[in-house]
Amino acid sequence: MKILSAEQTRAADQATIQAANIRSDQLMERAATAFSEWLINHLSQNAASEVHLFCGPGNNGGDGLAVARQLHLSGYAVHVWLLPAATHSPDFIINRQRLPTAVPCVELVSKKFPTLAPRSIIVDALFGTGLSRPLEGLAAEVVQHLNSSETAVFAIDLPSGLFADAPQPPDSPVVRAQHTVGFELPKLAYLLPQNAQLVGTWEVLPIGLNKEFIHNAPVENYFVDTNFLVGRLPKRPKFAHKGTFGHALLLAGSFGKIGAAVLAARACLHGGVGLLTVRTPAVGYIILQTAVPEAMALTDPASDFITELPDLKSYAAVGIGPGLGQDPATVEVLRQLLQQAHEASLPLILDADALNLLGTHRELLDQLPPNTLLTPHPKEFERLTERAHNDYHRLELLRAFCRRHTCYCVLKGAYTALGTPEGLLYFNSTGNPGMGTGGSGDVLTGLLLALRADQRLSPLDAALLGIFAHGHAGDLAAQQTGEAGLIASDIVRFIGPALAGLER
Ligand SMILES: NC(=O)C1=CN([C@@H]2O[C@H](COP(=O)(O)OP(=O)(O)OC[C@H]3O[C@@H](n4cnc5c(N)ncnc54)[C@H](OP(=O)(O)O)[C@@H]3O)[C@@H](O)[C@H]2O)[C@@H](O)CC1
Ligand SMILES: [K+]
Repeated sequence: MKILSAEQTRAADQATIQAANIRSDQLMERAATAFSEWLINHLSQNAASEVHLFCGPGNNGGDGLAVARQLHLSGYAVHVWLLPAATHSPDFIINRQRLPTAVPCVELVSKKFPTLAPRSIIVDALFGTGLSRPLEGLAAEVVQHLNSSETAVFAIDLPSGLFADAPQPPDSPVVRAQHTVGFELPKLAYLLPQNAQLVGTWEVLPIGLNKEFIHNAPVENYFVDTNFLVGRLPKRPKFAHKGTFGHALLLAGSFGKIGAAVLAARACLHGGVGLLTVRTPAVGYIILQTAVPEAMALTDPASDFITELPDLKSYAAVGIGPGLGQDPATVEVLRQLLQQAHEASLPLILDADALNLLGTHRELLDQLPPNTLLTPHPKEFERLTERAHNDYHRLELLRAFCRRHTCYCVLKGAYTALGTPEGLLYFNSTGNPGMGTGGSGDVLTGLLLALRADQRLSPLDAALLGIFAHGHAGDLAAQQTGEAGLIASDIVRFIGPALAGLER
């Protein structure tokens, strides 16, 4: 799915009205109906005494008024609270007039806000995508009042006070919603850790926005769900042999961290690689041969760290990093790898200590072969770039980094973001908090290595599929283990089913 800017969302609104030959209040009615149906379904599972709708002066408030009417007609006890304003949008006015007189509708007055019973619920329809500045004055007081009540808040489109696609000044008032219901497409604001406590859980409901407009809208951000990946993972051909899926080389492990090599190797094999050779220091030989008999072991002459780069000519892709350690000899291995992979146009994946080594030897960044895939978590990313002021700034750093180094970079987190050499960002939709566990990143590296070795996949598709399947495998595993009980080996076990679900 594309992620539109606030401005593009307004344009999509207009395009829909024109193409479908409907009035804007009819589109608002669609949005309100979608929200009301969702809320009624929610209320049927959670008895609430009454619904308080807080409505602002624009179309977000108009949505709220239409929802109030619909809930009233469905037999719910509703109260409408209006934020006073000098002007109102035309569709607000239409829906104000349509509100049945039986619905109590009162203008908010400073310091005389309603008492909200914990068992009632609040619908936040103060401001949506039209927010033009941080809230202050009465609007800010109302937000504080809502946030200090113990009543659950359901936001229409955005928690009021939150910009759809830009950061807030610190401490500006924003509604803290339990759940946010948007329309058609997700907003960038939903996906950032700094907004998690404000947006709550979220979903988007279809309202028939014009498909052609969305198709043609130029965007920089995408949300990757199952539909987005349809057709990207080809079925394995009947007459395939292990050469078809590539021979991968994994450089991983050091004394005390051979487990990282084992996890990455298992993930690579379950990811469908044809052949896998693993380079570990000598100390890893027996562990690897025992734990992962499917992989070939090519041990380093040194006992505890990798000190020599093997000959690269048989490999389709190389991954380096899990449990690698940061020995000076290993830096040289990385340096040679970058150089030789560049000359041979060999796909590379860099993770964990390989990234930390890049961070301490930044001159190596300029030697990254084009289309190299890096998989840092935010701290590792900071070592490669600079400290971000906020999540939006971090995303801009990611865009700039990928453009500058012509690379793909996976910024790991709740909605893992993949940056591309073109400066586009793809946000992943799968995964769960249980995956924040040791070895989870090693599994991702192994899986991505398998997909990069598969000659049929573009670098972009390999990365998108790998990130999605990793999260999905974690979700499948968590159904059995629970989130707390999830360990990295559980993710490995479900890579196969996760990939099978994506096959064309
Ligand atoms: N596009 C879609 O797909 C669909 C959109 N729909 C709905 O429309 C919503 C967007 O509506 P919208 O554009 O009217 O903006 P909205 O958020 O109601 O606020 C604008 C008003 O607030 C005011 N205002 C702004 N900032 C302020 C501040 N800090 N403090 C005080 N006032 C402030 C601003 O006035 P001004 O900035 O001119 O002073 C103006 O009066 C969207 O979120 C969704 O719910 C659906 O109905 C149909 C499908
Ligand atoms: K809102």
